[in-house]
Amino acid sequence: MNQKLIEKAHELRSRGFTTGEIADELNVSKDTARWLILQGTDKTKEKSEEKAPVDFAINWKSLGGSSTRMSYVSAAMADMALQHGDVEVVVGITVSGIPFATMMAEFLDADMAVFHPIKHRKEEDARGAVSSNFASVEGKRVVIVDDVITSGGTIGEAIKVFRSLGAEPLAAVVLIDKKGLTEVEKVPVESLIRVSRLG
Ligand SMILES: O=P(O)(O)OC[C@H]1O[C@H](OP(=O)(O)OP(=O)(O)O)[C@H](O)[C@@H]1O
Repeated sequence: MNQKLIEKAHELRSRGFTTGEIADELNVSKDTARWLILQGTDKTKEKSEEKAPVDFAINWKSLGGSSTRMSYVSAAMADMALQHGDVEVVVGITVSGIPFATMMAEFLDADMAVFHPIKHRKEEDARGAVSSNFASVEGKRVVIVDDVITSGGTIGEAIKVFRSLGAEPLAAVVLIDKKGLTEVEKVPVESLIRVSRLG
């Protein structure tokens, strides 16, 4: 598995991806992306002496490739969101949070919004932004939805932007929380799968 990830990281690097972009693409931490790049491919056989960081590569394609499975899982995520009160807007974080948010909004009879985090924006002085093609969040009780938490940075950024817009983030709901968080910026985090380190 590591070898496949190493090859993929090298392929992305050769296509000009930065370490941060490789980390995002493979759903691993930046430290892991850096480590993968330091490893030789099968062809070069080089190996870095550095030990692999503790991390988990997440692949949820068996779910993402099927709207039926996505719908079942989104229903479960909507049920978790319900514990935190009456949701007015479900906000999906681009890209992978959007299909979950779309289906959850239907289950919750709520509006749907889309958040572009700062790392997806081009201008250097840009900040995270809510897409104007979907519902607005001003003054609304919102639930934030994403596929994976790696560091929690993206969810934290979204919470700050929504609060600055006068929204009330009730909870963040994700498929997999690799950090084992219970809250970010005092907003409860719900995940279908929470990864916790032993020891
Ligand atoms: O907890 P964090 O360290 O902030 O990382 C998690 C974020 O990284 C991934 O986004 P990515 O930019 O790869 O977009 P994607 O949804 O297109 O995969 C993922 O979908 C989360 O939004």
